[in-house]
Amino acid sequence: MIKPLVSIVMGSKSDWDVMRHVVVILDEFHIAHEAKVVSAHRTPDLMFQFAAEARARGIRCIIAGAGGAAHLPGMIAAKTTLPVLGVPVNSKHLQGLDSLLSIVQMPKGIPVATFAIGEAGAVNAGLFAVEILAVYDSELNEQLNQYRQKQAESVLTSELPR
Ligand SMILES: Nc1c(C(=O)O)ncn1[C@@H]1O[C@H](COP(=O)(O)O)[C@@H](O)[C@H]1O
Repeated sequence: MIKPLVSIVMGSKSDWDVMRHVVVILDEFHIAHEAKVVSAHRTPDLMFQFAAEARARGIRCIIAGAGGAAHLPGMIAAKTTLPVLGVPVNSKHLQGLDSLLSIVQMPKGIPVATFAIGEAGAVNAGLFAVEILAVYDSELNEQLNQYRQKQAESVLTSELPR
């Protein structure tokens, strides 16, 4: 089996509807990845073990999505020096503002790169992971340039309804 380079974790299965957008991006760039549910407060021992062992398993960066009191990305970041990319998942009562603030407001010393709430954040976290991997990979960088080119073309050829 191919070893995953990017690990996608989420606090609950209910986050999948947002986090599946990360998978779409990584598939598009043919990046080996894994996706699993790990929770800082529901499965703290598993979360510790996962974060502590990720680097030795060959993981290059971790994308962590969570909603509400979203301490998962910060807690994972506390146990690894791999880059942690946090995706705030939309929450039932505060529309993800609670998730965003929980992830973005890390006190100094342990960084978490924080993305937008919901699908856009998941897509951008996936693209950012590709960018991390492309720093020393010119072929992957070329794929990123093509992705942007396609995006620009779809804007330039878009027609508004009359
Ligand atoms: N924020 C966290 C963490 C964590 O930070 O460890 N674990 C679960 N959750 C979040 O709880 C929300 C509701 O979960 P359920 O739908 O399972 O009740 C999810 O958005 C999840 O990310």
